[in-house]
Amino acid sequence: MEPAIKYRLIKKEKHTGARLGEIVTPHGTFKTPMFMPVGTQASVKTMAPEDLKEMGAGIILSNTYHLWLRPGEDIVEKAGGLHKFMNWDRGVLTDSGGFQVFSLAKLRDISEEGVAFKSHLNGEKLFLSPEKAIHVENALGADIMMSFDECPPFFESYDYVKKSVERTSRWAERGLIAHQNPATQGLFGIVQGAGFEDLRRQSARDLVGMDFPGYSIGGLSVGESKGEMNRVLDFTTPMLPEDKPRYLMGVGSPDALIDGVIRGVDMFDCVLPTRIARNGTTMTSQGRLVVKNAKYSEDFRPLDPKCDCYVCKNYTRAYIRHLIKADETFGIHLTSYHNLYFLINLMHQVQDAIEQDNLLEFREAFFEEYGYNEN
Ligand SMILES: Nc1nc2cc3nc(NCCc4ccc(CCO)cc4)[nH]c3cc2c(=O)[nH]1
Repeated sequence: MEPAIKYRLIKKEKHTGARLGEIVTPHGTFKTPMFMPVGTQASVKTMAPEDLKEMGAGIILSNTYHLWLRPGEDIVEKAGGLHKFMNWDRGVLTDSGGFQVFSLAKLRDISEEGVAFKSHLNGEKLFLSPEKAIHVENALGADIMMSFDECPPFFESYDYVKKSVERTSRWAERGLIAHQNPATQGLFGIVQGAGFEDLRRQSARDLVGMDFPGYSIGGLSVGESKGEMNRVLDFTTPMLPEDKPRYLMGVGSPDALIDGVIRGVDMFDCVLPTRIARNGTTMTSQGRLVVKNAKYSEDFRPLDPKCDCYVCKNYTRAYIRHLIKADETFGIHLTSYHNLYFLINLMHQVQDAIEQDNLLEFREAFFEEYGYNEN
C-alpha cells in the first residue's frame, strides 16, 4: 500500500549534514528544511488560513492533549477532521500528548500502561495510553501523527532514562498496532535518550526497526544548553535513515534552526515566534526588536527593513508599537505574522544555501548580522 508520507532527498549540502528535500503528504508536497507554525488548539493564534498560506506555511501543528480535552476528538471527527474543522487544506501534524501531559497537567503517575493525570482545565482524573493517544490522533485526522512517548527531563539519571527509553519503544510498538489509518496518516517514531549517546542509539535502533515513515528527535529543547542540544544532534541524526524525514521537536530560535539543519534536521516547530509576538518582541535580521519600547514611538520604518512580508511592506514600528500599547489585538496579529514569516522565510534562505553549497557562509553572515556571539 502507498505510504501516507514520503520523503525525497533532493540534495546533500557539500560541507555539512544539511539536506534539501521534500515531504509528500496527502495534503500537498512541501520543501524541507521547513518551519511549522504551532496551532495548539486548532488555531495558529491570530492567524487566518489565508495569512498562513500568504506567508508560505506548509504544515501546521495541533495538539492531541488539548483537543482531546476540548472540544473532544469526537466533535473534530464529526466535523470531518482537523483540516475541515479549521478550514486548512495543507499539511497538519499532531503531537501525541505525552509531552503536554508532563508540561501542563497536574499530579500525574506514569506506568507501563500509560499516564494518569488531572486535567489542567478542570482537575478531572484522566488516563492517556499509547492506544488512546493514537486513536485520538486518528480521529483528528492529521497527515502526520506522533507516537506516544515519554520525554524525560534532560538531566535525569542514566538508569531512569534507560528504563524510559525502553518503555517508549514498547509504547511506539503498541501505537503502530493501534493505528487505524496508516494509508492516510503517517505515524512518526520519536527518538529519546536525553544526552546519553548509547541510549539514543538504543532508541533509534528500536524505532528504525519498526520502519516508521519519519522520525522525530524528542527529549530536547527542555532546558539544556544549545551546546548540549547540538552535541546530541551530532550523534543522533546519523543514526536515522537518510531517506526518511527528521523532525526536531520544539525548536526554535533562528540560530537553533540553522544549527539543526547543519546537523541533518529537516522539520522544526516551536511556539516561540507567536509566544514572544504576544508581548511585542519581534525577530529581525538585526536581532530581536521589542517594538513596544518607547524609542520606536516615532520610528516610521518597518519592523525589519530587509523583510518583504505583508507587515513590513504596509506597517511601521510606530503604528505597531501604538497598537500593542493600546492593547489593540491587531498589533499582536502583525507581530505574530511577521515572526512566523521570519522563520519560514529563514528556512527558504537555508534551502537556497544548501542548493549553492554555502550554508556555512550563510550561517556566519546571518549570525553576525543577528548579533549571535559564538557561545
Ligand atoms: N511528543 C513529544 N513532544 C515534544 C514536544 C517538545 N517541545 C519541546 N520544547 C518546546 C520548548 C519551548 C516552550 C515554550 C517556548 C516559548 C517561550 O519560551 C519555547 C520553547 N521539546 C519537546 C519534546 C517533545 C518530546 O520529546 N516528545
